[in-house]
Formats: sequence, structure tokens, C-alpha cells
Amino acid sequence: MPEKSLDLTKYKLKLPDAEVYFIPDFFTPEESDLYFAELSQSINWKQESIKLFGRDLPMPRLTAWYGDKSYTYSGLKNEPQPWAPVLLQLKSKIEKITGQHYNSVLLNRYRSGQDSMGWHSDNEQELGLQPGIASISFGAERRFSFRHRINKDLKPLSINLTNGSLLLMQGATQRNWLHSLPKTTKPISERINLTFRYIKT
Ligand SMILES: O=C(O)CCC(=O)C(=O)O
Ligand SMILES: [Fe+2]
Repeated sequence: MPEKSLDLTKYKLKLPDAEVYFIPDFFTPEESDLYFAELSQSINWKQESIKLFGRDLPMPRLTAWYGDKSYTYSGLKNEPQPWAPVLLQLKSKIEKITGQHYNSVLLNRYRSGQDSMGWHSDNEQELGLQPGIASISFGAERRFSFRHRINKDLKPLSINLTNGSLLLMQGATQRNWLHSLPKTTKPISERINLTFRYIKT
């Protein structure tokens, strides 16, 4: 499927003030298993920490940054690792579908249901005003939630990020909505997520 050009409109989520597309089976289960295995082994996964109220706490997931541009995270300038072949392959598949270009990727590895990501939006200045973010999931299925920043009349929306799925967030999505990947008490296996981004500066 990724080789052909695809009509994205039929995958658009009904989320006001946003532009989000979700393709549950962008990769076949076989492709997804291969990518999961390759990424588990070839990526230089790190356990980073976050400063919270002056204390260093381990992040509830493993992470890795690859690409062409340095990025600022928690006030520190970080240099990415150079592109790995598997990441360039995924990047070019995604660029064909979205018609957008990406110069960096953040990888997240959720070791169990206890790993998670809190409410945030990807609205750093270096991503520009209307960032296009392409998010791929391999491995265990996890719930992903959207919550509007100000309009309490708009209900939160949750979707299941399936193995081999592609989620595209663009337009005003980051400006108006927050998203998160909550913990779950279900006994589940690992999940690997990649978010391709375009860093402007
Ligand atoms: O793991 C996910 O699906 C969420 C990733 C995410 O929101 C991010 O990397 O900014
Ligand atoms: Fe995010």
C-alpha cells in the first residue's frame, strides 16, 4: 500500500480545529514485525531523565533522536545521531504518502504498560507554526488521547494505535490540541513509536 499514492481524506479524524489522519494498517503485519525487530536492535536506545521540581527522574520510556538538525530539549541543545538505513527507508515511505519532508525523527520505546507519555503538544518554535508530524507504531497496541486546550465543550478523543499504523498530525492540531499515551495496567508487550518531524532552524 505505501508505494501507491493514497487518498488521505477518507482517513481524516472528526476532530474540530485540527487536521489528523489515521491509517490503521499502513504496514502489513509481516513488515511491522520486521521493522520492530530491526529497530529494537539497531537503534541506540537511551534512558534519559527529566528535571521535575529540581529532581532528576527517569523518563517513563526509552528514547533516541536521529536526523540532520540539532534540537533543544529541556533547555539543552542536543545533537542527533546520523540517520540509520532503516530510518531513511521509513522516512522515504512516509514522505511519498504525505508529500512532506522530514529531517529528524524521535523514537520512543515503551517497555511495558507502565511506560507512557504525558499530555503535551509538539509546538516547539523550531517546528514552525503548523508542524506536520508523522507518527508510526510497531508492536503492542496502545491508546492515544487528544484533549482540546481550551474548549471544554469538545470531548476528548481516544484512538488505538495499532501495529503498523500511521498517524499524521498537521495544520492547527498542535496549536489547539494536546495528546498523550496513558499508562495501562494490562499486561502488554513492547511498543516502538517513531515521530518524523521537520526542524526549521
Ligand atoms: O508514542 C506515541 O504515540 C506518542 C509520541 C509523541 O507524542 C511524541 O513523540 O511527541
Ligand atoms: Fe507528541
